[in-house]
Amino acid sequence: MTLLLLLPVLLLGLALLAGLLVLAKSSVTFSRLRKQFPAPPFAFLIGHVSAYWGDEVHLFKTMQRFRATMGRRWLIKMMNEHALNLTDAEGVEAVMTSSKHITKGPLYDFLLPWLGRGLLTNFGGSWHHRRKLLTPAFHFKILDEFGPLLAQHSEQLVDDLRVVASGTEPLDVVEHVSKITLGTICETAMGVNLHSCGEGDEYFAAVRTVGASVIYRMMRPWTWNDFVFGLTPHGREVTKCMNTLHRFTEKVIRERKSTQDTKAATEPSPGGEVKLRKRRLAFLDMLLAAQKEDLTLSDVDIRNEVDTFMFEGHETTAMAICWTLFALGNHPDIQERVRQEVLGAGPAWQDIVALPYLEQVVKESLRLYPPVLYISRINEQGLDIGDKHVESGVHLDMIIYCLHRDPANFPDPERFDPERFAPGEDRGRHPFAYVPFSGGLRNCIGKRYAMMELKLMVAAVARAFSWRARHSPEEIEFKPELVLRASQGIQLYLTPL
Ligand code: HEM
Repeated sequence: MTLLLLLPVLLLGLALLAGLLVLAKSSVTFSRLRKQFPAPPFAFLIGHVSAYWGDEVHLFKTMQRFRATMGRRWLIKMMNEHALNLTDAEGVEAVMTSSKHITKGPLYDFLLPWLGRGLLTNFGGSWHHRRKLLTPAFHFKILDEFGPLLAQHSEQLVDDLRVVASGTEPLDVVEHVSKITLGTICETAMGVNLHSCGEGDEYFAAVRTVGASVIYRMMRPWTWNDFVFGLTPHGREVTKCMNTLHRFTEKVIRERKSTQDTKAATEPSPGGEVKLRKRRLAFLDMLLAAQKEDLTLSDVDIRNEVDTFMFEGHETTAMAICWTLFALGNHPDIQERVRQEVLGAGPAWQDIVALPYLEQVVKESLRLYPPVLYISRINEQGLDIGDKHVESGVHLDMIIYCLHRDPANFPDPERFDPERFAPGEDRGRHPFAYVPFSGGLRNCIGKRYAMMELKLMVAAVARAFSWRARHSPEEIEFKPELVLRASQGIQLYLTPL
């Protein structure tokens, strides 16, 4: 009996001892790493957990403080996990140009219950295969077909804003823009009308909750285990949201299946690859067609890809549009120049997409406010950066936000200046100094789609409104979730023209 009582205590003691040994060993490794790279002050065993602990705004400020005090590269220790934070172009280049470091960091694992092994979180041969399959879905000929739809949605955005805009009351535009970009990705890549799928509002709320939970968990090691997190009230809420997200995408897939006949568009080829007979297929049609040829592509695989592209395809572009409107709302002269360029352009969507100054403005906005502010890789085989060697096991975290504000490549980096992207102005700039869409093998598959959408949306707003931002850049509190947000939202005083 006494033994029975003692056993759980003994097991718990052993587990604690094992945990402490792991942490102690990790501290020794970390001391070795610190001979190569600096690290901000940290607590024994737990490392920087206590420095980051707080909300997202605190996390962001801590990251900025580390950049200001540590230089361009510094080490972080979260319990027994070690990461090298890179904010310099040479370091980022070393990671992005490597074909060995393409597996995403452990933070992405929090997304697995939602996105599974969709393209964003996939790795190895499966990723290669999927990327090859999906790349043609964003071929420029497909994008040509999307152009009129995107232009139509940009007019929809203007109509929606007209209903709620008043030059005297500030309006947070984030939700309005996000609804439009969700609608565009549904209609273009998925071939489905958002309204026919209902639940759009629930989908938004769920994406926000799940997005915020990733950062929440990152800062709280006791939530890292999925099972343990799932037992907490917050974890249960996140699971509920993920079910909502899956319900929505399953509905999108059902809807599309019911309205198309993929068989007619495909023919088997000797290599087993899907060849498209009549025309190139958009994203979801291509997946459904591929499923007929490749029995290893399961319904869950398709849902994972749809979840990935629905999320990546609408949140990032929505914030990019909002941040561009924010920047223009703080620079009336630049806003007016964009408006004049847009008003002088031809009527076709291609005319807008080709506008040079609009492109400079969008690029500069993506520099100062990169929607994806941070990306991470697993360092499985060791990495040389110049004369330094980063041993395997140390994660490689690239902070795009800081990289884009490096004065070595962007003098007076806080200043919004579209001239930085005027022809010839990038001469001498490091090729990896500016990577809003990442770079190398795992760059953004939707880059061209995103740029088209961004330009068309900003141009439509510039044609219909003049606006100023409620907050100055100095007043903004950055709030990193899965995308870069502001805790105040993006509030604009919009005056119809
Ligand atoms: C302004 C808008 C966008 C920005 C700033 C952006 C940025 C990025 C970045 C930085 C990555 C690399 C992520 C990482 O390494 O973890 C990425 C990957 C990805 N993006 Fe985008 N993106 C945008 C729009 C889009 C759109 C419109 C789509 C889909 C239509 C899309 C789909 C993806 C996918 C699927 C990946 C993963 C690619 C892979 O790992 O092979 N993105 N994006």
